[in-house]
Amino acid sequence: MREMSEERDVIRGKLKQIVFRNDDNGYTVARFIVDDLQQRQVTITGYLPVFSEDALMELSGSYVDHPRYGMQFQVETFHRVMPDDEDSLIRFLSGPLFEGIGKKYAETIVAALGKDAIHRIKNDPTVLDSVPKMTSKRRTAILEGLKESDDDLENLIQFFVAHGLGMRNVMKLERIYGKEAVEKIQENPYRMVDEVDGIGFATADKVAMSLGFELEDPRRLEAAMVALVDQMNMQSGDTFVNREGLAHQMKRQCAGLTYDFDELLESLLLQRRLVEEEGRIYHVDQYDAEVQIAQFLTLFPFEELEPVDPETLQFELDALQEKLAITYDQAQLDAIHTFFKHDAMILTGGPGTGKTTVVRALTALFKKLYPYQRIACCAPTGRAAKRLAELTETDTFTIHSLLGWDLESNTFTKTEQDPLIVDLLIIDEFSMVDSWLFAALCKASVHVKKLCIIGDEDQLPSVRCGCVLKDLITSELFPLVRLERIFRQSEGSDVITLAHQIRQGQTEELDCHGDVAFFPVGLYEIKDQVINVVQSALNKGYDIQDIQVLASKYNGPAGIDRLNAALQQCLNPPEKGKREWKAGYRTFREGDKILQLKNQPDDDVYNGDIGMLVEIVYANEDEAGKNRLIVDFEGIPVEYTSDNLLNISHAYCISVHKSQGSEYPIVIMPVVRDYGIMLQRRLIYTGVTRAKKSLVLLGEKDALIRGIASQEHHLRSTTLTQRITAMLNPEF
Ligand SMILES: Nc1ncnc2c1ncn2[C@@H]1O[C@H](COP(=O)(O)OP(=O)(O)OP(=O)(O)O)[C@@H](O)[C@H]1O
Repeated sequence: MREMSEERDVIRGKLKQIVFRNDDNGYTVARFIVDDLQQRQVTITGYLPVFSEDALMELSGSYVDHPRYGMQFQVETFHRVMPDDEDSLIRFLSGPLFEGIGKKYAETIVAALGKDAIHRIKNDPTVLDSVPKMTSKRRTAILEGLKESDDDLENLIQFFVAHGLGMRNVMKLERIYGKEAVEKIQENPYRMVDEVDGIGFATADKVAMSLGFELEDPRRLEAAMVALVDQMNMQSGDTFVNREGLAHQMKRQCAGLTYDFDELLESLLLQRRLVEEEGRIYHVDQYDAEVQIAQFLTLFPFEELEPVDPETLQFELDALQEKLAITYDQAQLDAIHTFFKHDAMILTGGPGTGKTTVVRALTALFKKLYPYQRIACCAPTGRAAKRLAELTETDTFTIHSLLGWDLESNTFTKTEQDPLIVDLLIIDEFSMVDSWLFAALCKASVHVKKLCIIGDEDQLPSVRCGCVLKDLITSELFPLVRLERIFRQSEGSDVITLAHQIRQGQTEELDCHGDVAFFPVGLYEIKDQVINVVQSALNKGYDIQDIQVLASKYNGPAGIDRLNAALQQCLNPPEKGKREWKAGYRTFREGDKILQLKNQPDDDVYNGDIGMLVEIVYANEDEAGKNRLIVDFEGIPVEYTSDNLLNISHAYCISVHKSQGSEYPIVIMPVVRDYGIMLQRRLIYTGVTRAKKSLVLLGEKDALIRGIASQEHHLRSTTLTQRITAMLNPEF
C-alpha cells in the first residue's frame, strides 16, 4: 500500500539527474535538489518535459511513501522560476537553452539590460538592439530559448499529457497552434487529424473522449468519415471511393450510433474536406493532387528551351558513342531523338532493356548541348538514386530530399513559392511514385523546361494511392518510348529471360536453368531449404549483403517474420561478447542485417535501405541513459534508440514491396500457395527482376504458375487520365 500525505507542498530547486523517462508520455523519475539551506536531494515523479539541468523549477505536489522506493515527491503542477539575481541570470542565459550564448556574452546582456532583462525582452524584443554586438543569430537564440522556457508551454504540456497525448505530439501542437493550442483542441480535438501530421482519428478520439465529447458528436462523426475515406484509399490504392461503398463502411464502423449519412457528407463537402464528383467521393488531398498533376502536365512547360540543331545533336551523339564504345540500337536512338525534340518524354521497358544506358546518354548530351542549364535526377528510393548517380555523374536526389522534406510536419520546403531551380528533371523508378508525391514535385517544378520520366510499367504500383505511370501512359499526353530488346541477356542473364516470360504471362516451359533455379519444396520445408541455399551461397564466397531473401507476406511458415528469425539464428547466432538488445518480440544483435522502414532524411537513410548493425551501447554506459544501436548504411552510421527503433527491422528476409528500387546479386524467393492472392504476376515479376546475377525460386510449381497467370484482382481506380483529357479538350 502506498501512503499519501494530505497536504500539497511546493518545492523549489533544480533537476540533478533523470533516472527514468518514458519519451512517449513524458513520465519521468528524477533526482531533484531542493534550493534550501540543506540542499536536500528528493526523488520526483510525474509527467514532465525535458528540463535543462540549470533550470530553476517550482514544483507543486505531494510526498508519497512508496513501499519500495521510499519517500518521493509526486509532481502535479510545475513551472520554471526565472532567475532574479545577476549571477543566476548569467548562468541561465549561458545555459543550454540559449544556443551559442556563452558566459561572456550573457554578462554583456545583463550589463546592458539589468536584472529584469528577461522580463524586458519578453515585453519588447527590440530592447535587444541596445545590447552591443547583437547579431541576428544571437537574437534568434535568445528569443527561441525564452520561448522554450515559457510557463505557457509547461501548462500546455501538462494539459495534453493528462488527456493522453505523448510528448512528441504535444510539441507538434505547440508548434502549429502556439499558445492557443489548449483552447483550439478543447473546442475540437478532431481538427488534429487534418492539421497535425502523425495524429490520426484514433489518437484525436482518445483526447476527445477524455475531454468528455459525445460518441455522436457531429465533429466526431465527420472526422470518422474523412478518416474512413483515407483508410479505404490506402487499402485499395484508389484515389476515390464511391458513395454507396462509403455509406456501407460507415454503417459498419459506427454501428449503434444515430446519424444521417447524407447530412454528414453534405457538411464535409461544404467544408471541402471531401470533394464529390459524379458520385465519386475524394479526400480533398487526393482530389487536389490529381488536379495539380493534370494542370501542371497539360500546361507544361511554362518556359521553353532553345531547340537543338539536329546536325549538332547527331555530331555529339556520334562522338559519345565513340567515346563510350557503344552503339545504341534503333529504339534507344529513337528515345534520344524524342527527348531532344519534345519537352517531355516517358521511357519505359523491362529490366536490362537499356533504360539507364539511355539516361546516361541523355545527361551527357544535354550537358554538351545546354552547358548552362541545370540538371536534377531523382528517384523515390535512396538506393535507386544512388545507382542513378553512379551511372549519370549528375546531381541525384531522392524525391523527398530534392523537395526539402520535413519529417515532423510531412511538408516540403520546395513549393510553387520556392520552386526548384532546375531546367531538366529526370525521374527514375517512376512506377513507385504515388499521386500525392508527384503532385508535390509538380508544384515545385514550374521552372523545369524538360521532363523525362522513366519506369517499368509492369512493376508493382506505388505503395500509396494512384497509379501515375500507368495513367500518364494511357493519357498519351507525352511521347512514349518503349524499349523491348534485352541487352543484359547478351551478357548471359537467364533471370531477364524468365522475367520477360513472366511479364508476358507465359506459364509453359518456364526457363529455369543457368542463373535461375527452381527447387520443388513443400511449405513446411521452406525455412530449412532457404537456409541451405543461403549457406551454399556463403560457402561460394558471397557476402550476406549480396544475398536477399524476398517473401510475399509477413505471417505463416514461409512468412517474413519466421524466415527472418530462422536466418538470424543461423547466420548471426548469439555468441559470447556479441551484444544483444531484446526489444519486444525482436532481438537485435551486433552483426545483424538491418532494413530501414521509413525515410529519415536528416540521417540520409530511406525506406528500403539495408545496413549492418555494428554496435550496441547499453543504457548504463550511455550519457543519456538510453540503449543505443548503431547501424552502418554503406558508410553512413545511423543511431537508433527506443524512440525510433520501429523504423528498422531485420533484413535477412524482406517483402517484395520493400525491395522495389533495389537490386541484389542473388535473390532467393519462396513461392507457395500459402501466400494466397499476394502471389500475382506483378509481384513475382518485381521480385524476380531484383536479381542481378542469379535467382533461386523454391516452393510449389503450381503456385508459381498460378501466380504468373493471375493478373491484379483490383486495378486501381483513379481519374487522372480523364482529368488530363478533359483539360486538353475543354469543349467536351
Ligand atoms: N546499345 C547497347 N549496346 C550494348 N550494351 C548495352 C546497350 N544498351 C545497354 N547495354 C547494356 O545492357 C545492360 C543493361 O542496361 P541498363 O542497365 O541500361 O538497363 P536498364 O533498363 O536500366 O535495366 P534495369 O532497369 O534492370 O536497371 C548494361 O550492362 C548495359 O551496358
